[in-house]
Amino acid sequence: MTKAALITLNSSDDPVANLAMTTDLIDAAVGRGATFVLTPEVTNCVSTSLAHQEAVLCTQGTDPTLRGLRETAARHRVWLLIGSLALKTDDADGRFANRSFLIDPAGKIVAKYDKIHMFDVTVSQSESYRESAGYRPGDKAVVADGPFGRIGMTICYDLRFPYLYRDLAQAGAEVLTVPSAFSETTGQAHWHVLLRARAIETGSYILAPAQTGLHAEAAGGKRRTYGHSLAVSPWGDVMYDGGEDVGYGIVEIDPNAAKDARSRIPSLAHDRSYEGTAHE
Ligand SMILES: O=C(O)CNC(=O)[C@H](CS)NC(=O)CCC(=O)C(=O)O
Repeated sequence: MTKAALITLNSSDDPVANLAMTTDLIDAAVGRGATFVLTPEVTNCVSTSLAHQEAVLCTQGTDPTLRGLRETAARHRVWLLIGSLALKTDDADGRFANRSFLIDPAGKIVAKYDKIHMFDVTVSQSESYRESAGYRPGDKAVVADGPFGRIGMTICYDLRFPYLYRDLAQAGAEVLTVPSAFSETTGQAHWHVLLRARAIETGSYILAPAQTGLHAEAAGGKRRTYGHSLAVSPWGDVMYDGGEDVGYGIVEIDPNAAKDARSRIPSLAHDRSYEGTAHE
């Protein structure tokens, strides 16, 4: 059994403060026996201002949050999934990357994943998002091996694209990570059911550490996220729901649970080809 800790954050637009808070929560979770710790999407900075992000974000090679969290993983000798960091890139259009990292107990980066699906959505007249204005999308699905089995890496809005999860599971992933900063509105309507569906249809653990609450910004915060960091078993049971508070929760990952679920319902191996509507 691996003890995995899901951390719920209320990141502000100040990366220094966010790193301090995240490190404290990792220390506490490891003190309770966690050997795999997961943080939410944009752990380092939640901001609605491109100018502010331009001023405070760094590249992967110089980012202090990445450096600090790698040191923390190595100090405790634990695995760490940094849900994502907002990072500068050398793209000509100046867009950032929304990048998740898997860090091993030596502090080494063993895998990284750039969020593929951008949240360009008008939820209502008063609430819209244009993620692709600030971030450039990734174009590669990523699986990576940890001591607890193979991990499929995704981020937030990816959750709405079930074939990505199917592809990751069919590539051998038994733990699918969905670090998020889900909107409060859409979270209330869709979060639990989508996460449980992805777990059930892939026979995989879903680990979804989330941002929560009203996010403070120097210029006046207005963004609200849903919270409810969630762990779901491969059979679809909710193992942990972090509610709305900042903190962490620990779940035990059974290395046989995905195989058990898949042998009871082998739908992952029952794809049939048909004409007309297949993706790609
Ligand atoms: O903006 C950043 O700094 C980082 N990116 C995010 O937080 C993104 C874009 S606003 N949020 C989501 O994908 C929420 C998806 C969601 O809420 C849904 O699918 O309903």
